Amino acid sequence: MDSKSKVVGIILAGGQSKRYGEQKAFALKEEKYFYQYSLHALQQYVERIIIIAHPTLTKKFSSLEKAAVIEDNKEYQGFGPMAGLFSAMETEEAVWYMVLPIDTPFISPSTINKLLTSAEDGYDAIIPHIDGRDQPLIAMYHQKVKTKIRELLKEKKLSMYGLLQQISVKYVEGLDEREFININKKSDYIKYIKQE
Ligand SMILES: Nc1nc2c(ncn2[C@@H]2O[C@H](COP(=O)(O)OP(=O)(O)OP(=O)(O)O)[C@@H](O)[C@H]2O)c(=O)[nH]1
Repeated sequence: MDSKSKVVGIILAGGQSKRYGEQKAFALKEEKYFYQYSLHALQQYVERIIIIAHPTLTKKFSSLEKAAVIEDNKEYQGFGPMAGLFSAMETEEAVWYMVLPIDTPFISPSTINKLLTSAEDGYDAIIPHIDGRDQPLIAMYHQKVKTKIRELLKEKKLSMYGLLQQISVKYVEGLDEREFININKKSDYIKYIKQE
């Protein structure tokens, strides 16, 4: 990646947290909200951060330096993470977008830095491959992917894995798998966070 390339951070917070039972963005780990871990991991590496919030949460995100809070493009509300990615790309132009969800509170700035340094022109996305699985929500996307995403949203093909099959992906291996732990249910919270 050209060191002058503008990188915008995207925090996906537009989900319903149905399995968790309450909004995961405001679940606590060591007195910090989950979404704050995503902010912290991104902050030093990006020019600006866009939080794409669920409409019930927009006001709850306090005014944050460097971060703007938006909602999914109305046309695609309820369409899942890809709609969030698209809405952020429409809001702020950049060369690369670094995406994070709000439910991976173990993610560290150094992993974000490893992804950044893996970015290469010629690829559409930089995707971690952890323990045999792709991680499309802790990943980088080039601006040129926006057209493909718009096309998929219009066709209601909403799978991020489906997107990866249609673009040129550089996979990054060797990252710390513990940082990719994803809290979906209360039982995940008890297993990975409460016991700490
Ligand atoms: N902007 C946006 N983000 C979303 C949307 N759906 C999910 N996300 C985010 O994508 C990430 C991963 O989503 P999930 O793990 O499925 O979270 P969720 O949809 O809130 O959880 P469930 O309702 O239990 O499926 C989380 O950070 C969500 O907030 C959406 O429609 N728009």
